[in-house]
Amino acid sequence: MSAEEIEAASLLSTVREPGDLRNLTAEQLDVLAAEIRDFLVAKVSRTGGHLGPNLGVVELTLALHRVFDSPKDRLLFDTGHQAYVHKIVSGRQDGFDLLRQRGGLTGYPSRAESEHDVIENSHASTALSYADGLAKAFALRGEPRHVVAVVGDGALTGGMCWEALNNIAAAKNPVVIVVNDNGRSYSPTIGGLADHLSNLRLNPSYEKVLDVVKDSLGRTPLVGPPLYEVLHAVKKGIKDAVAPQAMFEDLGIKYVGPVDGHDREAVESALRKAKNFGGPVIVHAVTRKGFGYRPAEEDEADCLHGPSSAFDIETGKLLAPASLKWTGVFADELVAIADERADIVGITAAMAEPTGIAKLMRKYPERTYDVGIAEQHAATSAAGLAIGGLHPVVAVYATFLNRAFDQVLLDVAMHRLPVTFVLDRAGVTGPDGPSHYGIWDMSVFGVVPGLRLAAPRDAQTVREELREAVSIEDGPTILRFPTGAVPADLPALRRVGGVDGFGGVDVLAEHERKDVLLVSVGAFAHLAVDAAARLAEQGYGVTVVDPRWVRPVPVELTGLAREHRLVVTVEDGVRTGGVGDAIAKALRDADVWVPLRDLGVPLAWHPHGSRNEILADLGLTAQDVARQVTEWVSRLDDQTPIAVPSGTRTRR
Ligand SMILES: Cc1ncc(C[n+]2csc(CCOP(=O)(O)OP(=O)(O)O)c2C)c(N)n1
Ligand SMILES: CC(=O)[C@@H](O)[C@H](O)COP(=O)(O)O
Ligand SMILES: [Mg+2]
Repeated sequence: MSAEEIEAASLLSTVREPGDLRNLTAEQLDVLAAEIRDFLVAKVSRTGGHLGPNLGVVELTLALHRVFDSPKDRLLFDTGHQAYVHKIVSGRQDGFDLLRQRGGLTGYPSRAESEHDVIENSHASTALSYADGLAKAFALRGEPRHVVAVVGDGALTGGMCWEALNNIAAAKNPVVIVVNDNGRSYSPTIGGLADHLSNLRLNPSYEKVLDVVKDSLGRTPLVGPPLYEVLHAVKKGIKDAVAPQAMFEDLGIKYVGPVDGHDREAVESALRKAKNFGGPVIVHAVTRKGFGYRPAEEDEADCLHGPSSAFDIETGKLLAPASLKWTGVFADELVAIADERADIVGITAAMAEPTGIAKLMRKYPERTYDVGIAEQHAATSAAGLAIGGLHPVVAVYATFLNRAFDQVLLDVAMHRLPVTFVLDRAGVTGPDGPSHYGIWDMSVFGVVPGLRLAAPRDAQTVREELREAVSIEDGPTILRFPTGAVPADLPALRRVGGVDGFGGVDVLAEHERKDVLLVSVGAFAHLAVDAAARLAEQGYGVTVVDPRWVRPVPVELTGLAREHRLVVTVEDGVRTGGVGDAIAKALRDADVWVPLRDLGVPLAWHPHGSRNEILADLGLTAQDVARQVTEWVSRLDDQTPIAVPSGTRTRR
């Protein structure tokens, strides 16, 4: 049989919707689980994607769809990175060839893809709040529908989960919370809660003992039930001592478990109990991240949490050759600075390896803190560290700092505290889709008084600007750089104040007539220099500058703008409130009446795809920028000059 025929003959190919699962026998479900794992490994090995988390929830997802009736019942997946199995059994198998590729299947739940998807997430710790609201809505509307939220032990370290639990308990609606406890976020989950959960995990035998006692006593009708109650109370005491599920029960939420999350029948039985309970219930399912695929199970770093691209099935190793990444440059320099300065400490929000903080953690474990998926806490805890005389470096993805705006604004900036936030994956990211784009930071944090923001363009400026950032003592700094491989160093021809200039022309030369001041932000410097070269070939005089620090706007830029007919900015962030807007305002404030056009990411929800594809779609390529600039300059040529204050506009 050919590979296609084998695929067609599989059980998996007969499952087109969740209802199909309910007709299968136990044996067939076991075969199906194995087929799903093979399918996941085969598909993700070609596209990249979230592998380990999905391998761990195969049985759990099958059980959920057999016990609950989606879409009438609503299944919510916290973070959403573990929803591939849910996608597979809800009619989307065919989409996996283009998983996370432009125009293909998304990597997270998507309402456009399926009626079985309820929320479009990817940021952690939100599902319980959605579940609380949804259950309240069903109750108010008199709709007898179940709400089930699957949340990882990692996501449970996020504060929103606890705010939600507090409310779910008070509302008493029948919300089923499935804690998918694999003991890991990327690396092992940290914190007091994680320790509690692992106590529960490591002591599963008491549940079995309880069942044996119940069974045998239940057969002696007269003495059985009362004696059972006594024994149950004793047992509960023991259980509370070793396993603080009391924490949940004290809140008013019933606790069921722990149950082996790979024993589908056991999970189904726990879920049925929870479904029939009629109030809020936690089902504690213990799973193994990467289960059933050896390279994932044995991957100490993160159980193949999310290979970024194609990998070898035998070894689990990426096929793409290794390259120097922005993250690596930052990580090395941070360690070098920490070697020199004992006051430097690092903070990660459950992403030590992906943000590079792991390197500091290995060398200086006592000076590095993993706070869990808790970016808000990370910011304010950093404020505390700074008040205590240290200089914290908080390394998070740009998209995740959005939720800590108030903490950065008031707890750090208003106190004028020296905290450096390092934003990895800033700008257009790509395959993870709209919620992972790091395009808001320059707008959102641009309104924080006293905050300085740097956007390095290459490895050398990452090092340089990181050092500048940690030397600032009277307020917070942000250093932001994009995802992927760092480009070749682009040395400046000249530096005026803090502003770097490049190009084939005599950049930053005073009083020389020029057409365009092209202000490039961060990693767009190569693009800008390339665009300027194209424009120079057409006879335009272009000055390319990299302000390096874009907030506040360097004063040198206003002086430079005066020497040009047009200012064009190009940035890897939303145009609204971005660097272009900020420079336009600075020019207005300085009475510099030179027109400014800003290029960047339009304010919209952008689809998933590769970074380069998305940048090309947005016209953020050297060719597009050059074409756009020629159009603008020729329009300037066509226009009758309007009256402007004398001395602020240069004539051709
Ligand atoms: C607010 C936020 N911060 C960080 C992340 C990055 N992130 C994605 S998955 C993950 C670990 C999640 O662990 P867990 O919830 O236990 O799920 P598992 O992968 O173990 O199934 C992290 C930190 C995120 N998605 N959202
Ligand atoms: C679910 C999540 O938030 C992360 O796993 C994210 O997908 C990682 O992105 P990178 O691949 O850019 O590290
Ligand atoms: Mg986990």
